[in-house]
Amino acid sequence: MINVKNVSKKFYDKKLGEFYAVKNASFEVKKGEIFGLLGPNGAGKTTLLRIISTIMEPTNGEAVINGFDIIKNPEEVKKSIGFLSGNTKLYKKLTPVETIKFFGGLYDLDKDIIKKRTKEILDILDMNDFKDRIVEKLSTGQTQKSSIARCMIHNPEIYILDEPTLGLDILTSRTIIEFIKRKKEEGKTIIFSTHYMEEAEMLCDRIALIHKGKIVETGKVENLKKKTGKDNIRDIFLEYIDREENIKDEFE
Ligand SMILES: Nc1ncnc2c1ncn2[C@@H]1O[C@H](COP(=O)(O)OP(=O)(O)OP(=O)(O)O)[C@@H](O)[C@H]1O
Repeated sequence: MINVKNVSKKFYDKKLGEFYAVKNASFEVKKGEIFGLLGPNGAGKTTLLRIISTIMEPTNGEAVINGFDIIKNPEEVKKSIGFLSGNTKLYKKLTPVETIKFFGGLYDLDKDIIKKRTKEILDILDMNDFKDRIVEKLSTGQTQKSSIARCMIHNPEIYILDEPTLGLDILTSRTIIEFIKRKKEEGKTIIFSTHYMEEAEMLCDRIALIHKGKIVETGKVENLKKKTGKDNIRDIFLEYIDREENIKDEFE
């Protein structure tokens, strides 16, 4: 369903010169799985999610999403995914309902389907209280729900969500977490990035730990607990980061 092979992305920075934001990342996500990408600030999560969403081209490597190659068939990939980007901008003067319908039009959906799905989306994301208020007057959580709503209208097979619950209160987070679980029940595939370790542990079938652009481990949280002897994901995470830093020290 998602197959990422040796993907790298090189950027240029005035101070650092050329550097890899993502280095040889490989992983698979099966249909119906929730896959979490965990890593500290600047680890490369957003870059990796942008590459598999075809927003950005990799420097090297390949990825196949829902059977479509990100380089050869980006349009088909785009139709297969709902991508929530960290810096999604909505039209300030539209209401959530108008926003959802507008994107439905972009996907060339039939009017009746747009109407039916809009109602479903407003219910799933608990948006009915503010559905007719213009976006510029919405709170952070309401805006985030509207951004998620926007990427659901074409009923994609795959959801790629960059920090979907970042900075949200527990009620709004809960709605979004319930939405992710519900999509899994419908057989959809979800990959999302987060800083919230407990959230990842609760939701994900498998996780990937990413540090300084490299995926340092992938697996079920249960298996990583056994492998490291740690009983929570926070300690597992720190264990892998420490290991990586030590390996580096040996070579420096
Ligand atoms: N367009 C760009 N040009 C140059 N450097 C970039 C660009 N985009 C990201 N970077 C750098 O690449 C690295 C990885 O960034 P990225 O946004 O992918 O990390 P992240 O894991 O999503 O971080 P966070 O959790 O803070 O959002 C960082 O060092 C960042 O400064």
